[in-house]
Amino acid sequence: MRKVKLTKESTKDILENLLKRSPNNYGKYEDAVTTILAKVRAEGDAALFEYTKEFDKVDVTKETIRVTQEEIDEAYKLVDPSLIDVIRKALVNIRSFHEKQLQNSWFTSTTDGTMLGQKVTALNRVGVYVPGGKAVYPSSVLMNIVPAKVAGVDRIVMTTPPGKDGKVNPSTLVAANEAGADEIYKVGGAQAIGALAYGTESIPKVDKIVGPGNIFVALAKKAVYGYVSIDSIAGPSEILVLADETANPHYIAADLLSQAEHDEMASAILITTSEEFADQVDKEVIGFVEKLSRKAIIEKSLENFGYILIAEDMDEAIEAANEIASEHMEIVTRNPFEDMMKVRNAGAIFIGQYSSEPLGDYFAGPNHVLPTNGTAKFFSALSVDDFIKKSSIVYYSREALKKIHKDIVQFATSEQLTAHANSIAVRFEDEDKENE
Ligand SMILES: NC(=O)c1ccc[n+]([C@@H]2O[C@H](COP(=O)([O-])OP(=O)(O)OC[C@H]3O[C@@H](n4cnc5c(N)ncnc54)[C@H](O)[C@@H]3O)[C@@H](O)[C@H]2O)c1
Ligand SMILES: N[C@H](CO)Cc1c[nH]c[nH+]1
Ligand SMILES: [Zn+2]
Repeated sequence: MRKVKLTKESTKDILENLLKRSPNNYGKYEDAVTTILAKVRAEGDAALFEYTKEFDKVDVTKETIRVTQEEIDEAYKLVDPSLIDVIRKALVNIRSFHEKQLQNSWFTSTTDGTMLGQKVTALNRVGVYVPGGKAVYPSSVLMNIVPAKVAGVDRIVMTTPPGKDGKVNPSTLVAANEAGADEIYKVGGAQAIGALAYGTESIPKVDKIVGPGNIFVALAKKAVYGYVSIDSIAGPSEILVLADETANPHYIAADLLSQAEHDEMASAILITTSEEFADQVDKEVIGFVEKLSRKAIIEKSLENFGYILIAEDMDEAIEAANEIASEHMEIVTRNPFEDMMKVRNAGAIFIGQYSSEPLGDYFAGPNHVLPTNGTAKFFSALSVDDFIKKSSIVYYSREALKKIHKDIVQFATSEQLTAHANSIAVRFEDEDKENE
């Protein structure tokens, strides 16, 4: 990991380097994605079968593209029962966290002859993309489906690439079934996003597509945005640890590597006020890397996007952390709750030495689909809010409208929108004429 003294200049350089990881810098794949989307739109299922053969080396047909109940039953036999128990325990936590996010419709009182309100309605059909290229993510299945389910979405359509044997990974299927997916299709990549956005003979068009994926998935989501809604463009994972000399360097090193192992483009950053602590963490990182199975990926991500930053004091450290706006932030300092109150930008904040980031990835309850690439400055975690929409409700009695109708007529006339003015005026034209 690169050890750097924190200054305004070094923070700027680091931010520039981190931005190289943004899906916005992968224009070179845009043409390929545009071609895939256009073909899926024009040819439907036939294009899905062709691309699945080309990219996933699997033959799917009209008969096999949808996961059957038998395949789900078979998956339950293949997954370790104790893992099924863990998935169920995680589900309880994730569900109860998201239930607290539910919003109610509201309506004002009607004493003055008016009633205003906001009606909350769940989305009708949602598409959940579950990545399955290089690794499998049953935890992401739970994180994407549970908030949709809690919101009350009618139909949850999941897609995921098939493995080399033409089947969906069994633990992904178990997680999907436990969380409440209504239907599951064996298709991945940009072609899956096209199918969910436009609909094909087999796959229904949805209103919104959520879920992380590789660069082809990210660019396809970006391209269909507006035609359907999307959650966000999730980039490679990030962790930023804010720690002082009271933290345990062995633990902090382990936490940094937990996200570095996701991707060669993942970032792992330590900001600390103690140079001695920084060296201890660096040493621990080197010790750990040798023993971890994804050593090659970790080494690459640390080489490119791994930093140990030395700050003068905690305020300077927090200021830099706010600039970086990391997806995950751990605060392991003398006064972590006090420091947390000064943090403005982070997707999720983990406090104290026993709240290591993977606790949030799998189990605690908050969603692990989080804003990356500095977008925590304006985006939030995936939540129930992503699966609802709000309709405004307006009711005025005749008396209530009569009291203010002239104001509206004047306002509309000032915009030279006489049809608007007329639609109000016609309701009172006889009285208004009499009163002239
Ligand atoms: N932010 C989160 O919550 C979160 C959670 C889990 C995973 N992720 C990320 O999601 C990503 C998953 O990527 P993945 O590749 O493992 O799975 P994926 O399912 O996103 O991608 C696999 C698909 O990509 C398509 N593809 C592969 N090569 C292609 C090519 N040359 N041209 C066109 N299409 C091609 C194939 O159709 C294949 O089905 C990783 O970056 C991982 O870090 C993020
Ligand atoms: N940390 C990832 C999001 O950045 C989510 C994940 C899934 N499985 C393990 N981790
Ligand atoms: Zn993770």
